Amino acid sequence: MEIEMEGGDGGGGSGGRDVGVVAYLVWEDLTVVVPSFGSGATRRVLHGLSGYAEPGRFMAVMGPSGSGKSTLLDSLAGRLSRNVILSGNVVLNGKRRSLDHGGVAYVTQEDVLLGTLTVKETLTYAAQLRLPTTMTKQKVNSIVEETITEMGLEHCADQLIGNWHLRGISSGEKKRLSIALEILTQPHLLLLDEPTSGLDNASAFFITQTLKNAAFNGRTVISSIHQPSSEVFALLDDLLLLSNGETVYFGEAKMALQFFAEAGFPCPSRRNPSDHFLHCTNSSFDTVRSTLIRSHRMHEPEQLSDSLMNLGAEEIKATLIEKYNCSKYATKTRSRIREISNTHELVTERKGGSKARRWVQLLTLVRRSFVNMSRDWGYYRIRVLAYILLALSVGTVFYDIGTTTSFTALLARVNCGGYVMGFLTLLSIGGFPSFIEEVKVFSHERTQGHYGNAVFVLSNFLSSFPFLVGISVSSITIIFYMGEIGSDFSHYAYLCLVLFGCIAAVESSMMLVASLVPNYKMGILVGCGFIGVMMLASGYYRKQDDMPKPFLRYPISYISFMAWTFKGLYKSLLMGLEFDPLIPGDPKLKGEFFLRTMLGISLSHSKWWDLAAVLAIAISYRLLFLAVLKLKEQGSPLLLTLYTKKILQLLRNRQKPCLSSERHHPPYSLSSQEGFSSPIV
Ligand SMILES: Nc1ncnc2c1ncn2[C@@H]1O[C@H](COP(=O)(O)OP(=O)(O)OP(=O)(O)O)[C@@H](O)[C@H]1O
Repeated sequence: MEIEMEGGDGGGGSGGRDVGVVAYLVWEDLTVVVPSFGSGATRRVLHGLSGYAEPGRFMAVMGPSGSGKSTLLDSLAGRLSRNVILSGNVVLNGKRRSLDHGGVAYVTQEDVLLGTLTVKETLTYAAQLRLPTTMTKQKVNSIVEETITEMGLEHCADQLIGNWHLRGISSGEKKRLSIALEILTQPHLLLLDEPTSGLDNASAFFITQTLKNAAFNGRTVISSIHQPSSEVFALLDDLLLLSNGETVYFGEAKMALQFFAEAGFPCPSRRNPSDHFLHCTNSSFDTVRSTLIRSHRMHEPEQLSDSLMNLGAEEIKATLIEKYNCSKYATKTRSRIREISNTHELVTERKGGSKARRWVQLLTLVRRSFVNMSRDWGYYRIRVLAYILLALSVGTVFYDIGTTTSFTALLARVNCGGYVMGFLTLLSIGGFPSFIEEVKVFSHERTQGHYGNAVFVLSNFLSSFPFLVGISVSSITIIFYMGEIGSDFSHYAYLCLVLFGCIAAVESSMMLVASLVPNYKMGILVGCGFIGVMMLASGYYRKQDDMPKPFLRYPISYISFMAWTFKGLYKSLLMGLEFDPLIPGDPKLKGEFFLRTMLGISLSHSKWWDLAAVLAIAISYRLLFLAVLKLKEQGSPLLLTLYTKKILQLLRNRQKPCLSSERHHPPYSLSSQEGFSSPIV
């Protein structure tokens, strides 16, 4: 439903040009607590913040480092980490709601982008993933072009973004691209966490100007900004100034100077206002006070107030908070919050989610992932090269093993099989960092509501398919012909398929690990540990029947893709062959006999069943990966409920003041002074 924007001045409305769906956002009594299970104290990060944001206005959240800017934005966007408890209300267009999963466009501090794509490709894929499928190709392209122009990215549109080994666009351009990705679908509410940090003044000014334009076009824009220059400060419409999670000032940015002067801390006229505000609100350092005094003495000694001369840094902050709470600015804020909450019972269109059909999303993701893989020198091209070089080395070492029938040729076949199964499979762990990158991009896009878990899992498998086929076929072809280990096609096809299945299973398990671990270093460790256990249970190092029964034999040897690969591979390499005996004169050694007695492989089923088991395990791991993604998403509200109950119980037992609960995170609540009550879930 389309809603006409209201006019009005000051905090009241839009000066924008576009008329469409708008966002009136109100937050009331927002409190965030970091509970402690140990001896440390429970910490409040946000102290009952209230405020509002309106269409057509650009609000900056400022404050010293650690004052709670990111926490406030995360609370508004429904993205708080799970170890904290949130209370209070977030009301969008008169309706209390959680804004997570597609409800809001949120530009995070970190730019989550695929470094192998160009700026234009990144935006085009994002547009295809999110814009309605019914939109024509020309329309999609024109939206992409407009967004590129709006964000001033024309000059680098065809440049690669860049990654660890590839110098790409600058950090300012990356930030602009991250913003461009969010404004592509014309969101009515845009949140940004420090979009200007780490940028030079000119880039910061450009980005702020762009955000100001975005607000002017009718959007509601809230952004945390660390220390803006005077020019950037002049662009702000509204300002929320925080100190240690408390509101020092909320209102029109241009009135902030007046408030500070009225409170007894006037800003010298030649000073950057944001520097002055940050010095006054930084309670951590007493040197702040002396800095302020020095600055006053230098510029405007007549304005040196008694408050500044006599108060410590902590007292300056406390005075400001007290003065703000009793000021006309706070009264105006409270009445405007009431007004917006009561009068804007508006329908909100969830702009953040995708309007593209699933099959279009699937095709787009497969294409994007394939392009990413094929261009990624680090993890894919080098991997192909490594597979070919290793296959050539194996072929050289085991050259012509198939042409002789000596006992040593039998042992050479066994070793060759072990090498193919172990090292060629393990090599696919090299792709792990890129799996982590993909999962990271997916998690980011998922929280924006771009596409579903199943679409991602399927697209990831489909896009890696040609690559996996390529490396298995090329490796086996080289080894097969150099070693002359067979002459019929079905034997060759079998070896290709079993290596493909085994590598696919490793990749599936790596994706599973990537979804469970917080970073890639831990992922490599867990991944290597997992593959190590799979190899141990394969039966290559010790016969399966002789392995310790609990764990390695049951159940690991059954879910180990290596164990099934081992059986299938050796059946294929040895069955139907005869070798010279170890002691001359003894009967010929049959491959089947060696398989049964020396390798402990049962011949009760054919090698094709072993292959089927490897492929089934590879698919099962993918399904498990999907289940983990779904569980993480859907199980977390339940876990959070239990978590909150436990924490509230703990805090109640400790008899510490200040927690009562109405709802939990997202619907948790803590409130003021009277002690605790159970969460209403
Ligand atoms: N999930 C969490 N667990 C523990 N502490 C947290 C958590 N989230 C925030 N905090 C704490 O809350 C305080 C405010 O953090 P926040 O990141 O919101 O500050 P900030 O104003 O954005 O800082 P900066 O400008 O340096 O990014 C910090 O002391 C931080 O350690």
